[in-house]
Amino acid sequence: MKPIIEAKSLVKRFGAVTAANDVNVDIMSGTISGLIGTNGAGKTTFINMITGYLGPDSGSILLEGQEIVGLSPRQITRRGVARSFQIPQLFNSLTAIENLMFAYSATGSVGAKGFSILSDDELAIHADETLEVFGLGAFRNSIAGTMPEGIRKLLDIAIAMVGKPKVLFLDEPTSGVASEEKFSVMDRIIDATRVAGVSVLFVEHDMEIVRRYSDRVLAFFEGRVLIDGPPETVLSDRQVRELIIGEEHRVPKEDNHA
Ligand SMILES: Nc1ncnc2c1ncn2[C@@H]1O[C@H](COP(=O)(O)OP(=O)(O)OP(=O)(O)O)[C@@H](O)[C@H]1O
Repeated sequence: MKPIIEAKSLVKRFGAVTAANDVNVDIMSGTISGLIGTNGAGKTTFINMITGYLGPDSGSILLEGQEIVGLSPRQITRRGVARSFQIPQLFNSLTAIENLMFAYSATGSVGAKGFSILSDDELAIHADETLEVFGLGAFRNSIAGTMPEGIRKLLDIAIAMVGKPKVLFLDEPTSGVASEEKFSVMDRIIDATRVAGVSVLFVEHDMEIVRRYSDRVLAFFEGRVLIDGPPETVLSDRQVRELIIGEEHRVPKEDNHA
């Protein structure tokens, strides 16, 4: 399996705070990685550096072997890196299909004057296909601002997929989603991205979600990668439990039947 992203020796300081302190991470092609860490551990800074929103002070980021440090977010998006934010970035007064049609018109083929060369009918065909992939057909004509949060998250991620990315970064895909909906929302996201062969890295504080959907988990603490490995290894690691999950590591007391 080849790495799609290779982040090497990334350092980022904000004044006295070191938000990335020699971060080395490979993201393997076609895998789902969960990124965990306490508040301020450097998760968003890491994603911001890979997506071009922040430049590292030093270090290198390779996308399929090509350096992307110094490129703008737009250039990095064009090379196949997409992201969704914790708060969905939707046009709240437009319907689900209109939001997707707009995304297709902005991302798809454009003519000499920079406008979409697809007709409204063609845009609607693409948008309807994407709604189906994400199980959003029933919300086709719903106004985005009135939809439940789980549906808004799905629509936002569906829009991030419009440009056919190779890697997708998701910031807390289940935050704000009702607990009874969180698994169905994640099932949809993971099914859609696996079918498309997209590598995913998602930031998540819900350890049930992390355990269930990650092929591999990265644990950040104070700007460093504390541990990186399979979910069962990382989530049962003593330091991860103490420092990140917030449970004290208790050695079970021996039963004394005497
Ligand atoms: N633009 C900035 N200016 C100054 N300090 C910043 C900036 N961005 C991040 N930081 C600091 O860098 C550290 C890492 O922040 P970051 O947002 O990457 O953490 P995080 O793991 O994403 O946290 P959270 O889970 O709360 O989103 C924090 O101490 C934060 O205050």
